[in-house]
Amino acid sequence: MAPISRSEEYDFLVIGGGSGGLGAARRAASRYGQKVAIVEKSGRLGGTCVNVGCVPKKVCWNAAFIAETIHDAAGYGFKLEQKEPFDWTSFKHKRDAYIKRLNAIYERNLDKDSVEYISAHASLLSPNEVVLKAIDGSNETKTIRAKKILIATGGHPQVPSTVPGADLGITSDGFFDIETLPKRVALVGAGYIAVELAGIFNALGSETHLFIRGETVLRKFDPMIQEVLTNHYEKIGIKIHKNSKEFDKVEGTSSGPLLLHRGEGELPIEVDTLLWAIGRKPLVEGLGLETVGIKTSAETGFIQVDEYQNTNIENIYALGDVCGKVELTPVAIAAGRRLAERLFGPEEFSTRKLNYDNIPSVVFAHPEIGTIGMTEPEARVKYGDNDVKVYKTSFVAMYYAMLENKGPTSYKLVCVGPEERVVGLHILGLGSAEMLQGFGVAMKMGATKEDFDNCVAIHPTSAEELVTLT
Ligand SMILES: Cc1cc2nc3c(=O)[nH]c(=O)nc-3n(C[C@H](O)[C@H](O)[C@H](O)COP(=O)(O)OP(=O)(O)OC[C@H]3O[C@@H](n4cnc5c(N)ncnc54)[C@H](O)[C@@H]3O)c2cc1C
Ligand SMILES: NC(=O)C1=CN([C@@H]2O[C@H](COP(=O)(O)OP(=O)(O)OC[C@H]3O[C@@H](n4cnc5c(N)ncnc54)[C@H](OP(=O)(O)O)[C@@H]3O)[C@@H](O)[C@H]2O)C=CC1
Ligand SMILES: N[C@@H](CCC(=O)N[C@@H](CSSC[C@H](NC(=O)CC[C@H](N)C(=O)O)C(=O)NCC(=O)O)C(=O)NCC(=O)O)C(=O)O
Repeated sequence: MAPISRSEEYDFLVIGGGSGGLGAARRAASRYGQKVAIVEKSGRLGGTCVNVGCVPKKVCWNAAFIAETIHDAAGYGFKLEQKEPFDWTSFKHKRDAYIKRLNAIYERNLDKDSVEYISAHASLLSPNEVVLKAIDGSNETKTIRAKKILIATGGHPQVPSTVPGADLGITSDGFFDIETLPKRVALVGAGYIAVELAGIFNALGSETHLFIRGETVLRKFDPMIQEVLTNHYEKIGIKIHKNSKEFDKVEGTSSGPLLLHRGEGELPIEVDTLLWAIGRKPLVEGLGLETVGIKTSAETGFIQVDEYQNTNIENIYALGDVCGKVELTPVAIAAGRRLAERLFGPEEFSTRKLNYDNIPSVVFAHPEIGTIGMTEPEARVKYGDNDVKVYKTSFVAMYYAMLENKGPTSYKLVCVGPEERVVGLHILGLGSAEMLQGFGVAMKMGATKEDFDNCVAIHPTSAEELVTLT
């Protein structure tokens, strides 16, 4: 790691050492021999996904899954006695150590691919110049030049500015700093993060309150997913406060307890931790976008790009969460790799770009949710009721055969036209996360209901229900 850059000029300078930036930088250097540098301001590589996102979240989801399995074990005749409560503190430290190992692996990967890692804050000075400011406290600055520049600076979680005391709460970033499992926790939001973290807290034993603005969680998902998950979360003990208005104020200290004041006629609720999960904003402060005139959306602040990840300024590109199109790690990586191929690859790659249609996505809820393509209402609007045929099923997965408390499993296929092309697939149930990828391939290939049915079922699995729907 160089404290500030080794050279004055690069072929490709990437701002942001997260999923998208790493994907683009490594491909440009390792496949096409470009002189590449990546600038990261946080002092650790991997970005949101590795440090405060997918990776530590999935480790927590695994812990929650094990807690549920231990609970279910009695149904299968195991007499497990938990002598001590779940040790969040040592789990957290072990998880942190894993992330540190990944940070180091990513540094070595850059080295192997001959990408220079610059640990600094970057801001644009002109279409080909970037000012680097060291983050080691020295205040050293240096201006470097690059033929092409990629902005992959990601995003950050929002905290409402209109609620007095909102700063006493944390966000998903703060979730990963929690040293002891809170006894009582409140989450505000109804999207991926609220649903995932509420499920983790609840499974590990916290009294969990979820404040949502509507009647259901995941309102952008198919109605089947919204209804089944909301009902199930209530059934497993998550206290969902529906149609919630903004809190009047939050009182207390950041170490808790906190009082959530909810307006006239409603008693305040006391919790130990409050977590905002109400969406993310682009990380563009201090990036110099105005200096070079890069266009952003007036409403959201996301950087505007065309389908090739071009900004309005020649030779400056942007991708990943800072563009806000589909905020997922594999999307940022895929866009980054394709951009590197287009810019530096052979002539036949000159039109390479990421196709944003039919991107599969999973919510690591309890149980998991997988979704790809259109929801049923979206398909009905686009194709008309007469052209849409929906196949769905709800059943008790065999895992629950020996258990008194059965979890839900619900699947839906949305098909269109006489050939019944599958344009939407929505699944909720154990194993959905691992099931979705293969079905995603089929949908990308334009599979029809008949293609699904032509594939012989694998028995006994939950997935077989998707190829035997009537
Ligand atoms: C709690 C949580 C869970 C998630 N779980 C999943 C999941 O399970 N699956 C999934 O696909 N996605 C998940 N995501 C989303 C995923 O993490 C992001 O979509 C992905 O990390 C975006 O990659 P990126 O490269 O655009 O940005 P980031 O990964 O955020 O990287 C941007 C980097 O740029 C750096 N940077 C910013 N400004 C500057 C500057 N001026 N100079 C230098 N460096 C700068 C930042 O420090 C950061 O390291 C999750 C997100 C969160 C918050
Ligand atoms: N498994 C995965 O792949 C994961 C992916 N991610 C990515 O990160 C992104 C950000 O996650 P997240 O922060 O959950 O954002 P989301 O956009 O998924 O959800 C935020 C939700 O919060 C609610 N909301 C918005 N403003 C307010 C408000 N002022 N008060 C109360 N509720 C509000 C909205 O729901 P409503 O309109 O119903 O009120 C909104 O849908 C996701 O969109 C996803 O792309 C994150 C985690 C996991
Ligand atoms: N998918 C498997 C493997 C997990 C995995 O990829 N582990 C990563 C952990 S961080 S996960 C961080 C995330 N990686 C990925 O999303 C995996 C990328 C997939 N293998 C691919 O090549 O597209 C990312 O942001 N990547 C950007 C980049 O590398 O360019 C790892 O150990 N990596 C060590 C190594 O790479 O040597 C799983 O979920 O168990």
